[in-house]
Amino acid sequence: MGVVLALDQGTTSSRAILFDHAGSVVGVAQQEFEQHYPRPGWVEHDADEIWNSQHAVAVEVLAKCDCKASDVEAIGITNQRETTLLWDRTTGQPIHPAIVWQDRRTAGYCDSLVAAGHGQQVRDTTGLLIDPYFCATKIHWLLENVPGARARAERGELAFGTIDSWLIWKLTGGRVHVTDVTNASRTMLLNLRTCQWDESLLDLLSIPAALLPEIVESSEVYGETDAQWFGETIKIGGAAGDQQAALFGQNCTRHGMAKNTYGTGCFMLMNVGEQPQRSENKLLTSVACSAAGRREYALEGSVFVAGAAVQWLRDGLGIIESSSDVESLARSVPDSDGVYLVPAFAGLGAPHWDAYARGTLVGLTRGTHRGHIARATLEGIAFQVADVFDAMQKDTGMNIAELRVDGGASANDLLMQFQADIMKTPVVRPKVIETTALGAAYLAGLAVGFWKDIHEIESIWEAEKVFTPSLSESEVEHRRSRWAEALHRAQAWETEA
Ligand SMILES: Nc1ncnc2c1ncn2[C@@H]1O[C@H](COP(=O)(O)OP(=O)(O)O)[C@@H](O)[C@H]1O
Ligand SMILES: O=P(O)(O)OC[C@H](O)CO
Repeated sequence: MGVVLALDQGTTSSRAILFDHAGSVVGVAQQEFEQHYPRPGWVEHDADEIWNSQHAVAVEVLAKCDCKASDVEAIGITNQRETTLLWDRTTGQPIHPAIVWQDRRTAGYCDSLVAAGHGQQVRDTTGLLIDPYFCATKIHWLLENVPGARARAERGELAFGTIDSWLIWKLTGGRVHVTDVTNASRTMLLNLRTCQWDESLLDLLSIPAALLPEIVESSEVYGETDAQWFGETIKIGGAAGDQQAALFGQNCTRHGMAKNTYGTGCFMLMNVGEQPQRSENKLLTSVACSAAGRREYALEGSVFVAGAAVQWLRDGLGIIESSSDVESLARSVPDSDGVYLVPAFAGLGAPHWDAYARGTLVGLTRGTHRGHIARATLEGIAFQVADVFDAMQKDTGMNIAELRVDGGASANDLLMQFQADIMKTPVVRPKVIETTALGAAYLAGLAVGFWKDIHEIESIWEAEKVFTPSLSESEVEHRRSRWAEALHRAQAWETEA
């Protein structure tokens, strides 16, 4: 049996999924791992725990499906992006826990870079905003704060990697140190046009080039796994950041096609073709996956809190038992009765970028009950996504014909219908919503000829359900203007981020 093994290394869990030639899921194994919060605003992962859990689920899924290593045509890797690790090239030991993308410890350093006037240079070169979100200032922090790290880095003894690099390094027994170009485009060190490390940014941040991995394409064979991991060797044929992998897995391979992933947060990406379109509306520009031998770019809007707001209803308020209960509770009322929830629990991401905003619940009356709050929570997710969607249409001057959706909360029909209503655009949910892993599988499978070309995989994608807009124009306008008002109340609430 020929299969492709996708390793999906996410922020809270490691998953391994086997796909067959029809793009169907053959088996899944998943392990959660620990989140470390050593100080307010800091988030760390144990890199060895990431590797051990990822290796364990890969072994588990193969055993579950009765597959041998020789049945696996290739491994494709997809990962939480921006999470930053330095390790010793000789011993393979990390010199510090991985600093996770959500970590805000470099906010002060970022402010000083902005104050010194480097914002435009960073924007023009990398397509990103100066923010602790990206790797560059995290590397700088590690070099400044781990004793001896800078000298060791300058002597070429240390390696930097995002989680794709770390997994490839481990899988190949320390023989291959690479990163794929989509992950590289989230470091704030990549020149978007040349797709090479940018020397002027390395100088600006005092980062020695000797640390950096070689940049490779998302779909090519990087090496083989060490035989100790699966009994026999397996080719590693692809890697991509999870949001770019999802864009690819949704077959958004043509200019103007967009997807939104509803997980803990929301990430909307649009394929903008072969030019790195610059945003005038505070979106980010990154490299998209391409298996067609040309460079392609994506515009991205990241919303920090989406499904996490539903978890707050469950864990913080205790008004639902599991996340999926939110839909029936929200359906217990005909509308939110004027209640709006702005889930700015961690500030606001795109397109507002307000670190000082906080969660806000407005429009409460004596008649408000938990059904209205549940409904307002789902609507708050959809309104945030609609703001990003508008920014994307403004930036590109294009009408996005439909929004393809995936991720845990895309299972919620009420949310998807409201999303379509409020954006006045169809929302399309595919049959396979494991699109992140599927994208990684496609990239690896294409590299080894398991799938012939991009046209072959295009024929695999199938819609499961289309949500068609049905709210009247005037109602949409009314609701969006009330949302804008609620948003305004949530903004600039705190004085310290
Ligand atoms: N039926 C549902 N309605 C709304 N939210 C949901 C539903 N099912 C899951 N979620 C939310 O989706 C998120 C999990 O989705 P997932 O794609 O696994 O996220 P991640 O990859 O970020 O961990 C959780 O935040 C959860 O609250
Ligand atoms: O691991 P996820 O699915 O939460 O995605 C994290 C993103 O890649 C962060 O940019």
